[in-house]
Amino acid sequence: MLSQQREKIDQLDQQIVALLEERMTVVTEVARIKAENQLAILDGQREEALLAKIRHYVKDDQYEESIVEVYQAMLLISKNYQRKTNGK
Ligand SMILES: O=C(O)C(=O)C[C@]1(C(=O)O)C=C[C@@H](O)C=C1
Repeated sequence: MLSQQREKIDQLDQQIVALLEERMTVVTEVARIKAENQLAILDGQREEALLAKIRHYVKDDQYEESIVEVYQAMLLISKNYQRKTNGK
C-alpha cells in the first residue's frame, strides 16, 4: 500500500543524509575558525539572512513554514554540535 512512497522517501533520505554530512563538514570548519579567532558560535544576523533565503527557495507555499522549522531545528543542532566540538 505505502511501499512505493516509502521507497521514494528512502531514496530521498539517502540524498538528504549525504548533503547533511557535507554541511556538517563545512560547519566543522566554521567551528574551528570561530574557535581560533574567538568568535561567537551564534550569528543571529547570518541566521536571519539564511532563513529568509530558505523561505525564498521554497516553491510551494504550503511547505514554507515546515521547511523553515526544519532549518530552525538544524541551526540549533549546528550550534550545539559546534559547542561540543569546540569543547564548550
Ligand atoms: O555561519 C556561521 O557562522 C555558522 O556558525 C553556521 C550556522 C549554520 O549552521 O548555518 C550555525 C550557527 C550560526 O548562528 C549561523 C549559521
